[in-house]
Amino acid sequence: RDKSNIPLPPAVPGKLPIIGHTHKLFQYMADLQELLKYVTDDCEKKGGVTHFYFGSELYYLLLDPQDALTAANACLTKHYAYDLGKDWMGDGLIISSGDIWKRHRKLLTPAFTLPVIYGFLDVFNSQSKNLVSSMEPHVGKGLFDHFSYMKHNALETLCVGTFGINAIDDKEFTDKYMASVNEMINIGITRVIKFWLQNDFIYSLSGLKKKEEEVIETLHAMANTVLQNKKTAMKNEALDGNTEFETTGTKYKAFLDLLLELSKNGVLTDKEIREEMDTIIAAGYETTSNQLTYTLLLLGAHPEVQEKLYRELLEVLGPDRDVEKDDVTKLVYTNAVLMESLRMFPSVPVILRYVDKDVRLKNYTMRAGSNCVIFPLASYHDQSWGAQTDQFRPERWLDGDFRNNKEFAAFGLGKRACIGRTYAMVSMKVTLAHFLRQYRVKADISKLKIKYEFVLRPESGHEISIERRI
Ligand code: HEM
Repeated sequence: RDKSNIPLPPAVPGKLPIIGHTHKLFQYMADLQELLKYVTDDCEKKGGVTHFYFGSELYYLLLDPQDALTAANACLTKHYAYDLGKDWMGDGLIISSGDIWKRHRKLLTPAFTLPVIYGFLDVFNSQSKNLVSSMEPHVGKGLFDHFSYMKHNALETLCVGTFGINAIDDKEFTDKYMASVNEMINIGITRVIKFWLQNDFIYSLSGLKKKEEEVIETLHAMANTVLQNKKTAMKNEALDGNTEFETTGTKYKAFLDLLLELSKNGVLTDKEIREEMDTIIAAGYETTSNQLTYTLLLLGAHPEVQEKLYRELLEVLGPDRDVEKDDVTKLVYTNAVLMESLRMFPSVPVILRYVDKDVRLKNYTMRAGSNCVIFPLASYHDQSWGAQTDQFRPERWLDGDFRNNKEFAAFGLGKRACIGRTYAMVSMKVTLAHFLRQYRVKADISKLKIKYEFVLRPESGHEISIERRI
């Protein structure tokens, strides 16, 4: 237990000796919304910063937007829970801290800029059209689970965009990869809940460790094979004097091509490239597909918003044209709908950081050696973010009724904010543009149940029905 006498902010109620607030976590485990309501209501009443103990470990809960931003910039070291993904993603951006993170972030940033993402537009357009036609059998047939379609499609899009390979023709590839990612997430969750398994020795004795090794082998084998194929292809391309890749009939530079360019002078090793590929896929596919799942649910439950969005799509794109570079910034209402969906159901609902030095907030100082929690979901629960924050109203992003600023945490905050934000926003806009010009969506969001599995996953009640528009 830390011996610091720096005063603490108010405590979350319910602390017990030795276990601290751990029992509260277990009490609410099955109902994330209830847990969030419990802690955020309390934190809001107490001025936006509280503390709690997980066992003997001190945590600061930061609902106050300015304090959350201060903490996100001051605490760049990830919480130890991220280490559970280390055997899989190594020193990839999500997991790494310190100088490695700094160096990789600087190297990778150019691969995520708007001009690079615009290069993926053909992939986004063709993938969105695939998604639309894959759902065709459900037209007029009542409720169905669109989540699994979204996930497949987002993973395939990332495979094409990241690896530069046409994974669409190799369904086995995506199925196997997705099953392995799911296994990894389940193993990680089991290790968080059964905290004794975080001890490496105990873990090595458990059957789970063996399972993890098998799954990781699958994940790494795929990335390694792709990497080797790509290197060979790149050599041949260079011999031909061609620096762009022809994959799905469209010309663009995949993330992997850009990473390999960095490896030319030994800036990144093959292992580091593979770790970043695994990271980009893991960080990118469930986040965007979950967000689209929630967005369609929200639109299905709010026909007036859906009609307004449809009108914008027709105005900017007409009935069936692909989204082009100049269209992206014109889709203003589409952007507001996505931001509003991110505000209400952020795919990444919790951000955890380690506090490696004393950090001064507005009214408190966080103690070195503690941890802090930032809640992207705060802008849904906390009324200080604007009027009627529990309601889906994209207009709040357009009429200045919202603290629409750098404190909005759905893509993280400060220096370690999401590097894939532009990729995510452009790809989701393109998907909505194709989907909603083709189909009218209906849904009843009141039955939605969500669960926290590092990302915010729909558990039940997320089905939609679709009708053809044209
Ligand atoms: C709706 C979609 C997305 C959401 C809501 C989202 C959210 C976030 C958040 C909240 C963080 C910060 C996590 C933390 O500080 O602990 C983050 C980091 C990250 N995201 Fe995203 N993300 C999305 C899509 C993507 C995509 C599409 C990619 C890649 C193509 C991506 C790649 C990353 C990476 C690599 C990091 C780590 C950045 C670093 O630590 O330097 N994300 N994301």
